[in-house]
Amino acid sequence: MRSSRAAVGLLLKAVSNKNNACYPFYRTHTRYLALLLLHSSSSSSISNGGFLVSKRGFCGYAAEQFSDDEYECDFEGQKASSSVANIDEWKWKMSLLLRSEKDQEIVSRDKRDRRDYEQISNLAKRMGLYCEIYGKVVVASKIPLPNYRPDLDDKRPQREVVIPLGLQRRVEGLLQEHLDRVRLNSGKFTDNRGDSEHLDQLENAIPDENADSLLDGSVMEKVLQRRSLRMRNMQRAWQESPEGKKMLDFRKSLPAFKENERLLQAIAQNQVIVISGETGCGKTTQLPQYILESEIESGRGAFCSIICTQPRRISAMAVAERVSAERGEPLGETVGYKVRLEGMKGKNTHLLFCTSGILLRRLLSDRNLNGITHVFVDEIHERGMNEDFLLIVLKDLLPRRRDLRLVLMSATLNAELFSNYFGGAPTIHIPGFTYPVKAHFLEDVLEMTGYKLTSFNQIDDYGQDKMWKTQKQLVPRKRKNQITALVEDALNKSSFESYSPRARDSLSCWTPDCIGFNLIEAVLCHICRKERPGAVLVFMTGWEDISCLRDQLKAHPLLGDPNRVLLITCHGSMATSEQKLIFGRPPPNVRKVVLATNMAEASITINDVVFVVDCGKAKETSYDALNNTPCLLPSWISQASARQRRGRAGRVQPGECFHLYPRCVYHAFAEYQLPELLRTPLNSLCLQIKSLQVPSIGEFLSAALQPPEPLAEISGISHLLGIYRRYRGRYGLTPQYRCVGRYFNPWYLVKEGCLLFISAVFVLFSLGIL
Ligand SMILES: Nc1ncnc2c1ncn2[C@@H]1O[C@H](COP(=O)(O)OP(=O)(O)OP(=O)(O)O)[C@@H](O)[C@H]1O
Repeated sequence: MRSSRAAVGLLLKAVSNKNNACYPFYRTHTRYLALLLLHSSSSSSISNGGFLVSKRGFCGYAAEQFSDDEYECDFEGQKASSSVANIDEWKWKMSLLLRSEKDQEIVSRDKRDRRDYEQISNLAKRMGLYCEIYGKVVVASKIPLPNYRPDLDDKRPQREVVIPLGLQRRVEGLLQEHLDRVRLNSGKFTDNRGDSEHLDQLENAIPDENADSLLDGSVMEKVLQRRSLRMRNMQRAWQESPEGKKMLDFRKSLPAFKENERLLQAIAQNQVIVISGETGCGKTTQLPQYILESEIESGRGAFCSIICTQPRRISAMAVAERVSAERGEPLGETVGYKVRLEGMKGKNTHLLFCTSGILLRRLLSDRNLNGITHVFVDEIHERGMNEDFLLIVLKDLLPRRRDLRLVLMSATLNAELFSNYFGGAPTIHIPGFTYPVKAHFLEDVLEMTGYKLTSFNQIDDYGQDKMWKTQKQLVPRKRKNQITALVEDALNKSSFESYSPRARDSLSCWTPDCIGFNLIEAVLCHICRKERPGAVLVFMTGWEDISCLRDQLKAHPLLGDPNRVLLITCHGSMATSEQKLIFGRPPPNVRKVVLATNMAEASITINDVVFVVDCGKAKETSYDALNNTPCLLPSWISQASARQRRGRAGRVQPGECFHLYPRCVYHAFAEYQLPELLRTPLNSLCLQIKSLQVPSIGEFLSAALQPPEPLAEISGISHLLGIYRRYRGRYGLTPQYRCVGRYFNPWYLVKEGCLLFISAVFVLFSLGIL
């Protein structure tokens, strides 16, 4: 073997000697000999410069030495002779190819012309081979050859091909499905029953939260892949069922559907995105669902986890219920909800609706939101304390979780403000309404109903128990807040010329400080008598107003008749089961009237509501400087809130909204409500910030969307310090140790002992034992 290799070496050297006199002939035949030796020594398929090298090693050397290019360079003027000279070599190579079991083709990159090719091609045909020329590369093959070989095309254009996201996801989905099938058929899961059953057991036994930590990576991956496959099959089965198709048709009619592709693409490409769209266009129920569906379709369903926050419990529950119905699943399966002390979610829940507070609490314990892929913050315009706090924490989290996607949504948000806060995040607007809503302002309402306002019939009756409250309305306010002054200004400037003298008289008597129970009663009567069927949603400020108005309406001959009107109340302090009554259908020919606070203002759909009555006020937390405490007082709502209220109609059918204040007053409203962070004491927030173990409360708050005044921070901190000192003064202990430490305090023990003794005596006495 060694000797034959040496011989090959020598022969090759000879070939490369250009000074040889009879070079062409000599070279061809010497090479022929070398190839024969080479073949016998390495028993590999033949390769020569430019020809296919199917086995490396010695052949590699041969390939380097046998360059026909070199030959061509030296004899450029003698190409015709080259074709004749090469044909024997080709004959020999082709016969070797035919004999070789492993090799399939010969590739020659020598610069050949057509005549060479024709000769080689004829030779190949005679020998039972196929031959093709690609540019100047000649290929002889045992199998038929295509017209074009990209692997042999040096000039192949390197263009970037942009595939639409939808198509890409579909292809990914199909590929994943194919891979899953192959995997299942290859026996990894099904044939190997032990393995499959083991995975089943694991999947069932381990709760989702602990799965990552309990299973090793590869097993977890398999479990999740199986779950993803199952999710996709279920989703497809639902979408192909008659009910699923019907639901899909409805969903396609929503304005959000037209933007589906654009939204998915934007969310995939940006870490933060701000979305606005009219009320009812499908932000809350559709956008998180689009993500879920597209992830499931591409076989990643079990790997995705979406959280969508809602400002209120009732909306989190109602939206979760609706989305699970749209997916044809029971609540708590893929779609669930979690609110304080209540929840419906399981280990297969991948879309969770929760209150902002719940997400904040999770962030306190899991600062990286491990396992969460998308966070939607809905109704961001409300700017409650929790929402603003959430934004600070999420903004801080984003650089640590590059894969996390954050979507901010609202019908009435200041998109630019939020976009700037997140470093110029893209904003998308979803145009179009689901159904139109006609807005009537006070002047139109007075004209329509013919109701006459006087200074007496506007006084709201709070009953015998709250006589002081009724009387308070008779005393004009000494101090006017900014919005009241603006409202009065707007009223003074308006002339209402196009309205009847009766309506103008009424408007001149209108008292902005009252809610207007009697006016609401008149509007409800008008709706019940003259308008088409449909439920009415009345926005009030708080429980006192709601209960007093309910009592008043119950005493009315029409509105109090249970055979004609079903009166339902809804307030934040009510039990969830009672709150949910607002979604129920009334008996036939009975009109449902819901009296609610602003808790029914955003995100919820009461699907039979056609009319909305808006009193224009809501209770909002503000600061009582005298007592240094937060307090809830009724005040004018913002334009954003008014639009949200109006948007509760027109979701399932066209609607009408009766705003019980003039249009000019609406224009005097603030565009957005002042953020809670700027209008309430920061005591509890400071405490919450401390629990995040941030070094400085001031620094943390300065990162807010609209940071509060430093004075408010100082006041909050000093308030907390005051409480701390009081505890320490009383028990001589720091508050952390107070719970345990008080049992070592003699004064505390004596006091508690006395109290216990007195209570025991009292109980025994009342039982007649003493
Ligand atoms: N419970 C329900 N019953 C019937 N239809 C519903 C229900 N919930 C939602 N819908 C339909 O889905 C549409 C979209 O609702 P969704 O709550 O997603 O809108 P939105 O854009 O988030 O509105 P908003 O800004 O008011 O929260 C509604 O207009 C309505 O047609």
